[in-house]
Amino acid sequence: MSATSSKRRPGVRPAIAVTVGEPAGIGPEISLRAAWARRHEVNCVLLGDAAFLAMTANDIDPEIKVSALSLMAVRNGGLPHFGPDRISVIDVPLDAHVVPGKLDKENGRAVLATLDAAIEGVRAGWFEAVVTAPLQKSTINDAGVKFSGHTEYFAEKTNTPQVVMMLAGPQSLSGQLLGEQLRVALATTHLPLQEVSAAITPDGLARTLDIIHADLRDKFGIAAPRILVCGLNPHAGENGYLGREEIDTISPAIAAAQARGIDARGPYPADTLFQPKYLQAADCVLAMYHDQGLPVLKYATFGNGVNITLGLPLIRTSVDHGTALDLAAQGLGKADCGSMEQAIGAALAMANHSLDNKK
Ligand SMILES: NC(=O)C1=CN([C@@H]2O[C@H](COP(=O)(O)OP(=O)(O)OC[C@H]3O[C@@H](n4cnc5c(N)ncnc54)[C@H](O)[C@@H]3O)[C@@H](O)[C@H]2O)C=CC1
Ligand SMILES: NCC(=O)COP(=O)(O)O
Repeated sequence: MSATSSKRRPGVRPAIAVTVGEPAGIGPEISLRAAWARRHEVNCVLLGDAAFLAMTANDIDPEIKVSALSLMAVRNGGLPHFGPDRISVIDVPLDAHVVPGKLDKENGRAVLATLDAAIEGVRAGWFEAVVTAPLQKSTINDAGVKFSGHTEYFAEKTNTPQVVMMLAGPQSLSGQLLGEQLRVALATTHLPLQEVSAAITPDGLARTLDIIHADLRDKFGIAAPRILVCGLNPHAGENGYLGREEIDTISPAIAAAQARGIDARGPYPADTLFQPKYLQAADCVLAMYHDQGLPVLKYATFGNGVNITLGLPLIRTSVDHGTALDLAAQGLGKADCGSMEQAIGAALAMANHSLDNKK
């Protein structure tokens, strides 16, 4: 599978799959709003329940027109390319009526089916990238499918042994946007904290650094990415007095990456690394676990951040937030769709870089 296996036809907008996520959350609304906002530059094809999305679109703004496509028809005849006066929806029917803000495990498998259809569509060349709206991980598990996140699911479904979760967004200081991107990648993803140390291995870290280096170069156009690596322990282990992972695992992995020509440095104490003077000299910070890196990123960029899965044979981006059931329960018009718009923009930019690399 190639990240951009489809060739662009002149005058035809690039097509990107947007899975609408947990139906009781804000995913359907932000998918429709963001697809409509960016419709002149990109053909966002939504994957979800067509009747539900048509009704939601009409409630948001009767100007938003939705055209339902059957998955079978697209399989047989390819993806039709309409103009920007409507949003195409590939129908993946839900199993239960949606009550905003109220989770229903009956719909868990239909949510997963949208991810499968998106992956199928990239393989078939219908889409250049996939953007995922947030789903409720617990509901998929309640539906009987072991599931820890899109990141791990896309890795498994594309037979990719290792991927890297990276979130990115514009840096801000005291509410003012600074222009530079803050990128935070994670050495481990959705793991209970007590399993984190054992999951950080020299080989795993080596592959993580290789993936970050290759994807920042090939999909972001950064010729020689500079990666700063956090330690795991307070004060990066304080010379072994506060933990040995830095000495035994992280430092050797960084040294080996440097020997392969990768500009990786560290390990640095995570509590001091996230200062402008260090971040200015970095294209990406590698944090050791979810809650070491993401609170900083979200504090700095919430509402404008993008979640990107590196290392996949396809382009997948997502929002920097969850299903916001509290907002969905209050009705339409409460959620900010800025992150969804950014996720679509990032997917398009990555697809453009991948195409440029092939020329
Ligand atoms: N990519 C994905 O599919 C993700 C899914 N999740 C799922 O979301 C569920 C809920 O997670 P929470 O920790 O409650 O985080 P959350 O992001 O859903 O909500 C946290 C707070 O942020 C607010 N918020 C979130 N998105 C917003 C938006 N677009 N505009 C305005 N306010 C917004 C919510 O109202 C809430 O007050 C989790 O159970 C998890 O499974 C979480 C993160 C990513
Ligand atoms: N906190 C980020 C997150 O949970 C993203 O999960 P996913 O993109 O792997 O579903």
